[in-house]
Amino acid sequence: MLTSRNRHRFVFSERRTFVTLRISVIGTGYLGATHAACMAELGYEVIGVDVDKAKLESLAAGILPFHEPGLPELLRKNVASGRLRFTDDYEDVAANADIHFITVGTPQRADSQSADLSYVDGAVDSLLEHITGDALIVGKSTVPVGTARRLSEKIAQDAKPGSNIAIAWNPEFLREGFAVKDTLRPDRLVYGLEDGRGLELLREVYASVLAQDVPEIVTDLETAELVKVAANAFLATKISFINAFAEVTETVGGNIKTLADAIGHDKRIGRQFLNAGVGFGGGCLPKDIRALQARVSELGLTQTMGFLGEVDQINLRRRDRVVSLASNMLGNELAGKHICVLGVTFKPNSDDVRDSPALDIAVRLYNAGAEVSVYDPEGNANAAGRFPRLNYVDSHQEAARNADLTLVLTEWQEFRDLDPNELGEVVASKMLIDGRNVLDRPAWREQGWVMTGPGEYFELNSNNAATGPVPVQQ
Ligand SMILES: NC(=O)C1=CN([C@@H]2O[C@H](COP(=O)(O)OP(=O)(O)OC[C@H]3O[C@@H](n4cnc5c(N)ncnc54)[C@H](O)[C@@H]3O)[C@@H](O)[C@H]2O)C=CC1
Ligand SMILES: O=C(O)[C@H]1O[C@H](OP(=O)(O)OP(=O)(O)OC[C@H]2O[C@@H](n3ccc(=O)[nH]c3=O)[C@H](O)[C@@H]2O)[C@H](O)[C@@H](O)[C@@H]1O
Repeated sequence: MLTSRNRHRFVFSERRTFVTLRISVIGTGYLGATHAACMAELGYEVIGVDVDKAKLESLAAGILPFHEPGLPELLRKNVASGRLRFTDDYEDVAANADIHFITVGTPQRADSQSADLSYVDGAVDSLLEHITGDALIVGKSTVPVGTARRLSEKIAQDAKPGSNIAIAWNPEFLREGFAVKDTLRPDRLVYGLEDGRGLELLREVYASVLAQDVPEIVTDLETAELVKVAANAFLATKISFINAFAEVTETVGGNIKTLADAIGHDKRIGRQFLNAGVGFGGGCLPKDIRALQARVSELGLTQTMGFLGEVDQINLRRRDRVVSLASNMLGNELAGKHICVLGVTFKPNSDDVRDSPALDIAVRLYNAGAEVSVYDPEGNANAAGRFPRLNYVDSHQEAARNADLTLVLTEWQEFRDLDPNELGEVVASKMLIDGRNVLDRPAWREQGWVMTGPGEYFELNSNNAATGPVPVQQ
């Protein structure tokens, strides 16, 4: 019988000999750990690869080093079954996997808006050093258009003699907080191919996903790369679009949620991603719209994506607005004031604080002299890792104790369920900014809270009324 070590594999030919697909997933962060566990769940032999030894040790012990609902169970189960293992040894990876998914980071470079592709290049270089037979490299990381074509040239130049390596791009659209569901039942699968090689293998990998009537889009490398950044740019634009209207209603009065509901009923527009708030953050939307502008400018189209600069600016102004509202509510003096910050992650159901509007606002209030107490159900440790000087506490009650002002900046269910009476008993002053528009304002105002949120006209003296915002009389 053939063992996984001694059988020779002809990945692209009809002489294929293997029984089970052997997959590596390179980069075991939010995307890669999810993809690796889900691939193992589909029944394949999977190797998770990283350069971070602490992360590898944790994953190998079945302990997920970040928060993602449903993923710990999948990780434990598949590690225990032996289908999923982890290593930093590329020789092992090249010898024991035929399909290599690249899921390393592509963060914004420190010196520009462009994506840092050094991790992608590093991973491909390491593979090329060791692959001696047939292999398929499948990019999943979000990259500037043209990257896959460049990598293909690198492969042609640097691959070992006798190897036969194809490249494909298979962008990922999962959302943090829904990563497992989005992987096992995505809205669509997109594969960009160079010359058709790899299509059969990708179809085999995703056979049980495709069986659920998931649309499959087979295209070229450039289109696949662009689909991903176009999707994120569209989502970011939708959020900034509603936040631009929030700026208008904050000035003239009006109700931003009603406006969003009303336009959202139009099926061509849709209600999703029209929630005004403190804006978008995270490891993807902000850096992806910047990298897209940078790449398109590099291609000579210096004006084409200019609107994304506006999208970015509108988004960043949401944070300014909360900081100035907070100052305004506290008598234009933040120094020495006690501010309770509820929520520090960029969105609920995640512990990710990358480019988090909530953390940014908390830090800016601290830098202006306020004492800031922070509570997040999952994000405290990551936030403290980036900015240790805030006062991180273990419950919303503790964060709110003696607070002069309370801010809800991430819409965790725990904060949606806050009781205005209970919170009113611990704070020093019943003042609140609902940065995500999730609290029932009339009910809170009835309990004596002075509060406001995105899209609301707010004047400190008039807003004490339980009737809500007072429109400006023109
Ligand atoms: N986080 C998300 O929800 C999604 C992320 N993406 C894209 O996926 C990519 C990865 O994102 P995240 O998982 O969030 O990043 P991450 O920063 O959580 O994980 C990246 C991992 O790659 C590892 N790594 C770096 N160089 C390596 C190398 N040479 N060999 C092996 N491992 C290496 C790092 O140590 C790290 O563990 C990015 O391009 C991102 O835009 C796409 C869709 C969803
Ligand atoms: O490329 C990626 O990494 C991923 O980026 C986003 O997913 P994610 O960053 O997990 O989070 P989203 O749910 O898109 O939220 C992004 C940000 O927008 C904010 N948002 C979202 C919706 C909305 O109506 N208003 C709003 O302010 C959220 O609070 C959050 O800060 C995309 O939704 C995924 O499809 C994509 O795969």
